[in-house]
Amino acid sequence: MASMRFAKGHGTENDFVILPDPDGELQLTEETVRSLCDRRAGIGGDGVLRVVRTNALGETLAPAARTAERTAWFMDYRNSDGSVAEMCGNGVRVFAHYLRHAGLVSEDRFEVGTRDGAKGVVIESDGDVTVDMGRVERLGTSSAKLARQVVHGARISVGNPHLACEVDAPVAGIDLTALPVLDTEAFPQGANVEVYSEVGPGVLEMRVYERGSGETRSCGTGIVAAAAAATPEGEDATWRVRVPGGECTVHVDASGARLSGPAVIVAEGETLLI
Ligand SMILES: N[C@@H](CCC[C@H](N)C(=O)O)C(=O)O
Repeated sequence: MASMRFAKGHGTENDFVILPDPDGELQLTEETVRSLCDRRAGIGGDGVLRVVRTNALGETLAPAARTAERTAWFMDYRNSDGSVAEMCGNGVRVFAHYLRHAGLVSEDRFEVGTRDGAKGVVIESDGDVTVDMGRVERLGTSSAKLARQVVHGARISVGNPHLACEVDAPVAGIDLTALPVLDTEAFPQGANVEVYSEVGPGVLEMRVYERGSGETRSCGTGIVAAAAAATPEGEDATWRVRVPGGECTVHVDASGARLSGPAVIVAEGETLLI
């Protein structure tokens, strides 16, 4: 059996198995991702971040990722079910922190390649990581059937698809145990579903059911989608968004959104699951 170095990290408890593969030698299958993310038989995680030099990528970058060509490092993100997603907001923040932690980058400001293009990151003096998420597209409205209720909200693209739904009850009471049923015409590739409520001036509470990972304790792109949905179109706003795993801050304006919050590495070791 082969083995490989790994690290484990999280951003507001959205947790990832990090696989350093600078030369792009690893053939990462869906099955391997599922094994690594398994919380009982594996390392456990909401997803995998493969750390690969952009110029070592074997795959052709999708058109949306073209601006990633100028970056040194590419975040190859996978959901815990093995599926590929365009973007992961907490993942980028943890990825940036890992690059610094591993000595692969020495600057405080740099760009990370993703399938949604290059994302500018800043390592703040207090250790938090801010990512410029780029454009946030508002695409109208839709609804989702949850385990016990139907919720209505805003279709938002943050590179990946979201349905951000304001609810008028505490989000802690919403049943997110079942896969949300979506309008497949509105969301042909599926979507992440957020429920949020405004609990004070500039403060949201949010929970999320992630495409490909189920309910997670935080989702960076979901936090941005909820903040954008809560911001009247054409206005600027800064939101603190509380999730089960902690709190992030989002600034939304005409140019897009910036997401800030903690990023932590909790373990490093060698896995035999590769
Ligand atoms: N947890 C991530 C989002 C990961 C991708 C998502 N599940 C999808 O399939 O679009 C985040 O922090 O943004």
